[in-house]
Amino acid sequence: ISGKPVIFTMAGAPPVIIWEREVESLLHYKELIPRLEEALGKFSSRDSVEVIQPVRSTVPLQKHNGFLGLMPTYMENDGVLSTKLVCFYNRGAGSTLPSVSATVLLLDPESGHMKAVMDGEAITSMRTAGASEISAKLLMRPGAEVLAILGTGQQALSHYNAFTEMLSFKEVRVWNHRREGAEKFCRSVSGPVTVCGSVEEAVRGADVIVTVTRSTEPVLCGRWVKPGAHVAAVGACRPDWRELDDSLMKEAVVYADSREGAMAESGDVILSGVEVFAELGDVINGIKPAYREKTTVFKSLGMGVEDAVAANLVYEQWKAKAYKL
Ligand SMILES: NC(=O)C1=CN([C@@H]2O[C@H](COP(=O)(O)OP(=O)(O)OC[C@H]3O[C@@H](n4cnc5c(N)ncnc54)[C@H](O)[C@@H]3O)[C@@H](O)[C@H]2O)C=CC1
Ligand SMILES: O=C(O)C1=NCCCC1
Repeated sequence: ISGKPVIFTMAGAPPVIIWEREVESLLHYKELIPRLEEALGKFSSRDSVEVIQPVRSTVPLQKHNGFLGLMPTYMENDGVLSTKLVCFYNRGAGSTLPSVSATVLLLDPESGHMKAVMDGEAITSMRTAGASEISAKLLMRPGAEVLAILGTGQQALSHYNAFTEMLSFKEVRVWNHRREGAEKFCRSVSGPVTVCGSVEEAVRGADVIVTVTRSTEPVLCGRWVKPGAHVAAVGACRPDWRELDDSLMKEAVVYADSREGAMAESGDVILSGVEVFAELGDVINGIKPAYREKTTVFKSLGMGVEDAVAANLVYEQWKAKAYKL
């Protein structure tokens, strides 16, 4: 027993604290994505012993142009109980503060004891990109070659990493509303990326488009999008924020991570008046078809269950590493 950190799993013991660098070193898309896929399926089964995850409660931080989101999740069969606290902001151009700041708490469901406190930024970046990668894998046309990323912040980087590691594209294009942001992004990644001067230039002929901006107005117009393309729409997570225009929303078959989440929080869904055709989990469960040949939009709002499985994976990896020492 000597040398094994049994103490960390005992009720009453202090929680382990796992900060950003360590989370990044413990989480890998190859392990994370299959867990996310399984979790999305369980969420969409609406079976309360699999997942209980209410729509995020949101508290406005009006003075700071932001919101605090509370994202509790319980997975009874898996013995996973967690909550994420996430602050997200619509920052002005001059701000150097991050747009998203988050912490994940992992609890023992039997005792309520807090097992771990983790940095939530790396978890948020990677689980969001992982969910988008799943959407692309399920909904893009076979043989997709061109990826376009709109926005060049944190989510752009995690999406670039997940998409280039797990899928194969011949060309990656990026656009940012400030060109220097796109140029900096290109210098920070290892593979070839083309900087585009306009959204239209970036998305013309693209097979997969990822929108990861802080815009509150549409940046992507349906008339520029190739029929049959897949769009992973990640920004605009408030009922009055947009990234996609009405023509794209009306043309596309719309999928979401959570139907209730999309109807409560997505300006692109609410203001365009379109129906969510299916959740990603419905496709994973074989309940709804994946219309690969049609133009598809995956509207991502982010779900607590994604944080729960990612945090649980980090904790498992952390324990495995600690036991080996
Ligand atoms: N669906 C989900 O699960 C999640 C969604 N998000 C959302 O994704 C978006 C991106 O998040 P991060 O990459 O962390 O933010 P970030 O601040 O790191 O990057 C935002 C990017 O948008 C650009 N941008 C800012 N204002 C813009 C405007 N008016 N028009 C076009 N581009 C603009 C910035 O230059 C930057 O390239 C945010 O809206 C955030 O709330 C973030 C985390 C999870
Ligand atoms: O799921 C999340 O985490 C977030 N979703 C939308 C806004 C930023 C954080």
